[in-house]
Amino acid sequence: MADLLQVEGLRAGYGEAVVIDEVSLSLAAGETMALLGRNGTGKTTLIDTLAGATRHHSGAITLGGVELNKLPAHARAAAGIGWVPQERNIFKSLTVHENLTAVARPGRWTPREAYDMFPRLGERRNNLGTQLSGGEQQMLAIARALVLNPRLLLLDEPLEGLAPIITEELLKAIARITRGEGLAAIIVEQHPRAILAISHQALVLDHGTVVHAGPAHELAAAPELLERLLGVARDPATTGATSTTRGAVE
Ligand SMILES: Nc1ncnc2c1ncn2[C@@H]1O[C@H](COP(=O)(O)OP(=O)(O)OP(=O)(O)O)[C@@H](O)[C@H]1O
Repeated sequence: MADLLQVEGLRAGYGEAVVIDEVSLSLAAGETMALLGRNGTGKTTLIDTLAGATRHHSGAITLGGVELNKLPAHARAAAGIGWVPQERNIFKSLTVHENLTAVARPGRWTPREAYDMFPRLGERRNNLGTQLSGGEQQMLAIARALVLNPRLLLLDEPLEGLAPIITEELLKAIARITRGEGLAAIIVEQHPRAILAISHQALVLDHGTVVHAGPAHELAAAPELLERLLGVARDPATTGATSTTRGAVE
């Protein structure tokens, strides 16, 4: 099967500055990739580059055979990129339901399906974005990407700053959307264990280049390598979450 996403020799950044340097990767339909690295190594820049929000210098990005390099962000969304940036782009002055109906496109994911995935959003459907907790805003940001019916979901630190109980709930939903529903995804996380547990592939960046690429389960089972690459052999913040989502992997 041809890969859904192919990235070859990608160089990108901000203005003249090159942050992502010669990055290549590929992802099949239904696969999840954990995109890891220490602070400031280029993870967000790579995600934003796939979404069309940085300066593309050279290299190729192809999604389902369509070249994305020259397309602006809105055209990439139409081509199948569902982008959930770190800052959770939601319309705070609209209700939850309006946020979803404003962007929904025909397909498997409707606002109703999104409420099934995130029951809290269904309960809050008439609340404004400003009235949502951080976790609910993150759920809405993911739901907004889902109702676009993308072929590839890009999640940038979806668990950042959330309470442990919400982290658990979100992780389970993300595992259902990716492993369960077979939606291809690239997920950036600072605390990698929980994300490695639901991913097929792991890609580690340092100074904007790929320093490790391989099966997620192999990296998860190699604490010394994890420590060397990320400094996180022990990751107590997500230990509980890992145990509850492990079932999704096996
Ligand atoms: N808008 C910008 N303009 C110029 N340089 C930027 C911009 N955003 C990020 N950078 C630089 O690009 C490099 C990579 O940053 P990036 O945010 O992609 O890393 P990251 O791995 O996602 O970091 P973190 O884990 O802290 O979110 C850093 O050196 C950063 O200073």
